[in-house]
Amino acid sequence: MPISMAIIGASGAVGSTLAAQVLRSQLLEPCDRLQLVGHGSAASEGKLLGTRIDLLDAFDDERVEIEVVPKIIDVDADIVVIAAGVGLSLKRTNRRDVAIANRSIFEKIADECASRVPDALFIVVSNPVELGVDIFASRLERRRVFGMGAQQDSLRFARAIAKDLGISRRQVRASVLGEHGQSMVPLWSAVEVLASSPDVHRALDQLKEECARTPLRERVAAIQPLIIELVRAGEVPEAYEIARHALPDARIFVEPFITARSMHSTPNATSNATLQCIVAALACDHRRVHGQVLLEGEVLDLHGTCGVPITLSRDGWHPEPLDWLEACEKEMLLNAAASIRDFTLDVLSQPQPPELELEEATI
Ligand SMILES: NC(=O)c1ccc[n+]([C@@H]2O[C@H](COP(=O)([O-])OP(=O)(O)OC[C@H]3O[C@@H](n4cnc5c(N)ncnc54)[C@H](O)[C@@H]3O)[C@@H](O)[C@H]2O)c1
Repeated sequence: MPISMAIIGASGAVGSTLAAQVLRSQLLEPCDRLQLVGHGSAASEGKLLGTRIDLLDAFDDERVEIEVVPKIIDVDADIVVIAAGVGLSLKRTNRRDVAIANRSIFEKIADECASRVPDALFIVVSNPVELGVDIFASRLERRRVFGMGAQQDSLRFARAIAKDLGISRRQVRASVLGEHGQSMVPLWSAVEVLASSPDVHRALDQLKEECARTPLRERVAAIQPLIIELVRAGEVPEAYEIARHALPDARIFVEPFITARSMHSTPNATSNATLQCIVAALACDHRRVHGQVLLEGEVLDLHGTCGVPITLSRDGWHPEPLDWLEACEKEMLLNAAASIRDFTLDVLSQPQPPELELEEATI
C-alpha cells in the first residue's frame, strides 16, 4: 500500500530536516508521496517551493513524489506530522507563553485535519507536545494521535547512559515517560544494556547507585539555574561543561535546553525520533516506542495526556503495560500526569491571544 506523508510546518527547522531524513532513509518508494505543507502565506509557499527543489536535487533517485501544499486545508495524507508553531524566543521565554501562542495554531490545524483527513495517523512534534495531543485528540480519534516527545527523551537518556558506559547507544534501551518537559520521568528500572561484558553491567549498577544517592529533582535544581544563567550570558561551552558532568538522568534535563538555545531548535535529534516513530508505525511489528497519548485509564488508571510506552500501527497507538514500575517511579509518573493536566487546563482557560504578529507567522 503506497505511503502518503504530510509535514505541516515543513519550512521550519524540524520540518525541513525531517523531510530530508525521511528521504535519506529510503523509507519511501516511487509510488509514495511526501507533502510539504505551508500555512497559507506567500512567504511559506515560496520557501516550500525552494525546499522541494533542494530535496529533489538531493534525493530524487528514489523518485518519491514531493508536493508543496500551500494551505493546511488541502492536506491529503495517511501520516501527518505537526511541526508547525512557535518555540521559545526572546519574546516567549517560557513554556506557558509558547503554549498560549501555539494553542490557536493547534486548534486551527486540528479542525482542518478533522474535516480533511480524519483517518490519518497524527504525530505531534510542536511544543508543548501534551497540549497539542490534547487538542488534536479532542477533535480526532484519540488513538490516532500521539506526541513524539517521550521517544526523543528516551533516546537522549539512552545516549547519556551509553556515553557514561563507553558503549554505543545501539546497546542501550531506555525509557523516559511523563511530560516532554520538566516533569519527565527517566526510568532506571527499565534500562537494559545489551553488552555482554560484566564490566559494563557493573558500571551500570554503579551509575544507578550514584543516582539513587540524591533525588533527581535535587540534582537538576543544583545545576539548572546556573546553566540558564550561562546560556543567557552566551557562555555556551561553560554550560555544556556543567551538563557533561551531570549524571545521565539529570543531564537530559539541561543539555537539550543549551542545544535548543544555541541553535534555535533541535532539528536533527527531533527528526530522528519522529522518523523512528514513523518507521515503527509502518513496520507494525510491536516494537516499543514512547509517546504522549491521551489515556482513558488504559495504563495505571491514568486519565489525561501522558508519555507512556506504546506500540504503533498505521491505525494508531496501543498502550504497553506499566505494572512493573517501581513504587517511586509510579509516584513520579502520577505526579507528572497531574502536572500536565494542571498546565493544560491553565492554558486552555486563558483568553485567546490576538493573531500572531506577521513577522512570526510569515514563514
Ligand atoms: N518535541 C520536540 O522534541 C521538539 C523539538 C524541537 C522543536 N519542537 C517544536 O516544534 C515546533 C517547530 O520547531 P522548529 O524548530 O521547526 O521551529 P521553526 O520556527 O523553525 O518552524 C516553525 C514552523 O511553523 C510554521 N508556522 C509558524 N506559524 C504558523 C501558523 N500560524 N500556522 C501554521 N504554521 C505556522 C512555520 O511556517 C514553520 O514552518 C515548535 O513548536 C518547537 O517548539 C519540538
